[in-house]
Amino acid sequence: MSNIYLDDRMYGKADVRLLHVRRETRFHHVVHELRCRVLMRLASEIDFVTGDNRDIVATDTTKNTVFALAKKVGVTSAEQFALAISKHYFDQYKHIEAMDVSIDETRWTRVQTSEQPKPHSHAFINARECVRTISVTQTRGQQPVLTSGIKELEIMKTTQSGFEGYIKDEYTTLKPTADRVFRTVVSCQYTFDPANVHSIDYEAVFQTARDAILSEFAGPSEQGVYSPSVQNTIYLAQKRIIDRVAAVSRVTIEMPNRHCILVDLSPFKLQNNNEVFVVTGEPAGLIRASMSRLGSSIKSKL
Ligand SMILES: O=c1[nH]c(=O)c2[nH]c(=O)[nH]c2[nH]1
Repeated sequence: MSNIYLDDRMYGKADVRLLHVRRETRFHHVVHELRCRVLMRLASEIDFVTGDNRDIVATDTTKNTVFALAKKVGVTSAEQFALAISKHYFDQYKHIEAMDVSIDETRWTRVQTSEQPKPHSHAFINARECVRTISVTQTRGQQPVLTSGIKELEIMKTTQSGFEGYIKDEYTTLKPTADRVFRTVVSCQYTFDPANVHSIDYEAVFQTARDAILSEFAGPSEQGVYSPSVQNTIYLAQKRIIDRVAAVSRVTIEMPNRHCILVDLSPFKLQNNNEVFVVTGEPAGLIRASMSRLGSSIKSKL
């Protein structure tokens, strides 16, 4: 009897970069730029354990399959495409047990200028604000679990944030403040109720999630809204997404706290009235929470 076992094994192709152009008319096009990762788990583990490759779908074939499927099924959204990839593998190969498809989407918006305010039909500009993320995990015979989201959304506010009332022990040097810079790079993933993953306006849900995060972070445009902690801001953003999108069962948000630390200018006989900061990349606070709708059965991957 062996005292070891494989409790996770998947393989496939990562970083398959695809640009899909849907030519609706001669000049009017719709684009999706996707970075795809397609992983599968085979029923047998002989590939790992004995080096027998007879069950392996080559990762090179997987790369080709992604491009061929883009042609065959089209790309109306990254979500639809990820679901189609997962379905294809289950249909094609009976010995595939589970699929894990994830896609990062580079968002392109149509060029608009003051001279040409109408969105351009085929010229685009990278909407660098954030990257959209899409993930489909599926076990044979079960509904796909579809999680979409946002990453690399970098935001900052220069007041209406503080942090006070925390534990002070022998190692605490942090000074409480009711007015600090709050700077972060948001990741947010929302998982759809598996019962209806196919009948959703994914773009509208993305916009709702984006707006919820930005609204809770920023507050009204004049006086903003006070954040007593990153923790509380995360909670309020999650709650807003769950309240507004009935199809979403679970929301995970992660916000690193990219500290901007007030510089001590007193050696130079200068007073720093919350004007000059040193920007620190590392270390950063890291605050993360997942919120589920009551009754939802979706479990964390962790
Ligand atoms: O919003 C915050 N939450 C914390 O848990 C924390 N810890 C810390 O040092 N600064 C902050 N800020």
